[in-house]
Formats: sequence, structure tokens, C-alpha cells
Amino acid sequence: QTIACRWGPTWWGPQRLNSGGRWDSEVMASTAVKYLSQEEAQAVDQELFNEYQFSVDQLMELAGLSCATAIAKAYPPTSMSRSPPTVLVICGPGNNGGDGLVCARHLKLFGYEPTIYYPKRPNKPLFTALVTQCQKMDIPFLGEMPSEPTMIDELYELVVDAIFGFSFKGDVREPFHSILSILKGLTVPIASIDIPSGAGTQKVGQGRLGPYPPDSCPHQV
Ligand SMILES: NC(=O)C1=CN([C@@H]2O[C@H](COP(=O)(O)OP(=O)(O)OC[C@H]3O[C@@H](n4cnc5c(N)ncnc54)[C@H](O)[C@@H]3O)[C@@H](O)[C@H]2O)[C@H](O)CC1
Repeated sequence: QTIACRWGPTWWGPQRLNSGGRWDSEVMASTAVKYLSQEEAQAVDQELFNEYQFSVDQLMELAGLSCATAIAKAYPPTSMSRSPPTVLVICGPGNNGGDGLVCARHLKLFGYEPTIYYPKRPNKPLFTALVTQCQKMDIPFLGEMPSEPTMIDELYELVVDAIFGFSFKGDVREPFHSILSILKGLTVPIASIDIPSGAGTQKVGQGRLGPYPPDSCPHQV
């Protein structure tokens, strides 16, 4: 479910599923990052659901846990200035947002202090359950997005962008257009789940990072 993951000397990507179930040590040892196109990512998704019989809950839990693990590796709590380090997790209306809710839960377990902004919530049992689980863990939900980048910079040490994944298309609609405009002005790091929101998956592989200026290029987790 992650487009690409590279933390340390190895990388792993979903195309490994087609290797007959065996780990490919040469692939594992490679330092190259392969980005998947939108169609490739969606095809892997379908393969996981249909051929491998994974459920969406399973994949989302793995995605959120993997992202929290990658964040903890890139931004260890001990390297941050606050204790516990404050993190704003911004969740979108689809499964990428669900990954963000799971990620927030695991970040809390890893010693961070996450706060969630979740402006468009699908009325589906999977998502209402994920919200309940975060609330039960005393993770606060913001009623509105801080209106200025400086407010976010002051309150949070890291932002997790779980707004859009591989189903994003077209021009960004509100409220996400305003949200992404605010994110563009941040100086704190942004960790994007799957792809930087607002970037088409085709463009990421070509080095275009959607709405973000090159000097604030978000980490992909
Ligand atoms: N497919 C799965 O079951 C899993 C995927 N994983 C993660 O989920 C995303 C893909 O999820 P999906 O729900 O298909 O789409 P998105 O989250 O990318 O967003 C869909 C959501 O966004 C709205 N939208 C699309 N374009 C726009 C726009 N231009 N402006 C405003 N809103 C837009 C659309 O209407 C939908 O509501 C994948 O990347 C993974 O991160 C999980 O990992 C596991 C299960």
C-alpha cells in the first residue's frame, strides 16, 4: 500500500508479491526506489484483495503501523525538541485518511502526542470504528484547521499528510485546497502517507511533488 519505502539500506515494494512467495535477496539488497504508477498501485491493491484475500481493515492496519514505524525511524522521539513530540495528523476522506487514523494510534503508542484533523468523515463502520479507537486512546480531534502555517509550526513538530493517496484526481476541492495551501507554508517536516497529497502518482515518479515547493519536499512513508 505504500508507493515506495526506503529507510536504510533496503527497500521493499508490492511487486514482490509476484515473485512466487519467495523473498528476493537481490531486490531486498537494492538501494533503488521504484515508484508505482497510479494504475500499478491500484492493480497491486486488487491483487491483494482478490487473489490474496486480504481485507481492507488488515491492509489499513499494516499501512498505518508501517507508516508510524517509518516516522519513528526518521524522527525518533528522542531527536525532537518536545517530550512527547507533538504531531498533527491530517486525514482525508478515503482510505489514505484511514491509514492516517491508524498511524496516529501507533504514533501514540510509540511515545508521540498526535492530534488529528479529520474534516470529511465517511459514514462507514470501518472509519467510525477507527475514530472511536483514537478517541479511546485520548487522541484529540481538532474542530478546525489552524488558519496560519505559523500556528502549526508553533504547536507541532511534525505533520503527517494522510489526505489523498492513489485515488486523487483532478483539481483539489475544498476544504482540502485551503488545507494544502496552509501546508505549503510550513517549516516543520511533513511525512506523507503513500504520496504527497495533491500530487498525481504519475508525477511523483517524475520528480514533481504537486503543490509543495521543492525545498519543502515531504517525506513519503
Ligand atoms: N484500497 C484500499 O482498500 C486500501 C488502500 N490503502 C490506502 O488508501 C489509499 C487509496 O484509498 P482510496 O480510498 O482509494 O483513495 P484516496 O484516499 O486517495 O482518496 C479518495 C477520496 O478523495 C476524494 N478525492 C479525490 N480526488 C479529489 C480532489 N481532487 N479533491 C477533493 N477530493 C478528492 C474522493 O472523493 C475520495 O473521497 C492508498 O493510497 C493507500 O494509502 C490502505 O493502505 C489499505 C487499503
